[in-house]
Amino acid sequence: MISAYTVDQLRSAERAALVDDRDDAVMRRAAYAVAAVALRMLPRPVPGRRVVLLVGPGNNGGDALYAGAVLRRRGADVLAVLADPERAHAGGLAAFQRRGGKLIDATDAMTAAVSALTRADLIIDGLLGLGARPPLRPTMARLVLAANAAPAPVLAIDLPSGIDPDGHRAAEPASEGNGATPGAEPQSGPESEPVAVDAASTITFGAPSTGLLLAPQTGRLEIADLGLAPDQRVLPDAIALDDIDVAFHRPRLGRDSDKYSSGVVGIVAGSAKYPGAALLCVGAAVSLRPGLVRYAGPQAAAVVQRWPEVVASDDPVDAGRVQAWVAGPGMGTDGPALRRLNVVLGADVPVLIDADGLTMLAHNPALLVRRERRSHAPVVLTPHAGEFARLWPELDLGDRLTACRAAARQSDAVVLLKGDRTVIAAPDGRAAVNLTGTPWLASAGTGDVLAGVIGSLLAAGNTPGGTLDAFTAAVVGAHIHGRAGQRAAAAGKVGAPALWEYLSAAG
Ligand SMILES: NC(=O)C1=CN([C@@H]2O[C@H](COP(=O)(O)OP(=O)(O)OC[C@H]3O[C@@H](n4cnc5c(N)ncnc54)[C@H](O)[C@@H]3O)[C@@H](O)[C@H]2O)[C@@H](O)CC1
Ligand SMILES: [K+]
Repeated sequence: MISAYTVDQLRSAERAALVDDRDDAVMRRAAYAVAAVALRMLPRPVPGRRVVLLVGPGNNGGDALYAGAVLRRRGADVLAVLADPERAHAGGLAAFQRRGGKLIDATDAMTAAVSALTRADLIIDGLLGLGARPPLRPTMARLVLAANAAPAPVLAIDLPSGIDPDGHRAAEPASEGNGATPGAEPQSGPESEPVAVDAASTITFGAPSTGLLLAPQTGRLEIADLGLAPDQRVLPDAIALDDIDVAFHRPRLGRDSDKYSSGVVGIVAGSAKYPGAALLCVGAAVSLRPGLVRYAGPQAAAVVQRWPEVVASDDPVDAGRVQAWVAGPGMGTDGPALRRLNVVLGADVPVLIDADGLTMLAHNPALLVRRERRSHAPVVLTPHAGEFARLWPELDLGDRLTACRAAARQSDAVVLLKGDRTVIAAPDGRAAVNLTGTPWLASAGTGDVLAGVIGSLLAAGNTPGGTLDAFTAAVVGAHIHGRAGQRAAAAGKVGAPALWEYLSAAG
């Protein structure tokens, strides 16, 4: 599990480590870690390879300069581009120059800097770290545009310059694709997006800041443990799971398993207009291998034809016992749909509401309030941005994690906000960022699959031996779904049903 912290939390942990940091000892250790990753990224042989350092005014630039000195010792041809020469880190600069590193002042030699970036084998981004206050000022923004347009991969130190370390504001990756010319004055004005380094890898120290998890610009995340992480009494701002955590959380069959010990999930999905949603959601639930899937809705015949093992009825009232409900995908919003939703919300088991179910909740906020009076079992809401805005119009989606947290608190539900980086928040303040996924998943029906996956996990968590709470079920489900999407995309598959076969193995 990766624990991410706010800048304030990281700064206070670092303060303790830096009290007695004579001779930049901590910074030198950080620089060695940077150089080790850089050496892995450079083509062989290393001597003569061109490395360009982008050096900002703070300690992040210091890290880059010390790392540059190490790379010089390995024979690389290293050039430091200083974005703010008067404020470049003195100790780092001296060490770098002692090793024969070359310097360019970007404030008066931008053309030379851009041309060096274009010819580089590796670019190291030491413009800004934890002290970043985006958006970037013009000199840095120009360098970032040029670095992103260059063929070389970028290794970002601590974070990709241009992102908000706390993740409160999003930055678009800057590239030629957004109409900007490398080296030219970045456009300003309301339409221009804040620019940020688009890193192939980011190496951070101790623990990442939350913004690093949220930003797609981070690329591959490396964490060097320099003894700088906050201690275990400090609650992380957000977490992210990896494949090993998720494998650990996956429900397992025991020798004495029966259907109720493996989880029985009920699904209300699909309608005459959207029959496919029923199949997609049920198929996903079945793929997670719960004890039993019950279907309750107008597509009962089609569902049983495809999965004879599913027990189907027309209405949740007649469905029999379940340990969690999913309601919403393609179920419609008419009178019968509203009645089915009401039945599900009245059940004293965990309930996941998605899609049309969320639309009905937005129109009838009293439904959730009534649910609170009828059951203490958790509710999971899985909106995309449009549904989120209809449910909580007052919350600012420019700051997705904060908005998601506020929504979870207000509605006393686990809220999973879908997106390029899906975020999940619990009413008690826990939050997670999902790091799996692919643009392949931005297609019709994949949300129905996600609902079925999380529904199965909720049911497993509600068994006598179940250990998955609703928040963890949502985080694990998002991870499995994203990983399945990556595998389906890599296999060249098309369409949401392709996810089924990858769900049982994913993550
Ligand atoms: N504190 C520690 O324990 C360690 C810190 N290290 C490095 O030190 C970094 C933090 O150093 P600093 O506190 O000096 O912070 P930065 O290196 O992020 O520099 C902050 C300075 O950049 C300027 N700046 C901020 N936003 C800007 C913008 N949008 N455009 C242009 N200029 C801007 C401001 O003048 C600010 O003072 C970490 O990210 C990490 O890379 C490492 O050396 C490891 C040890
Ligand atoms: K950086």
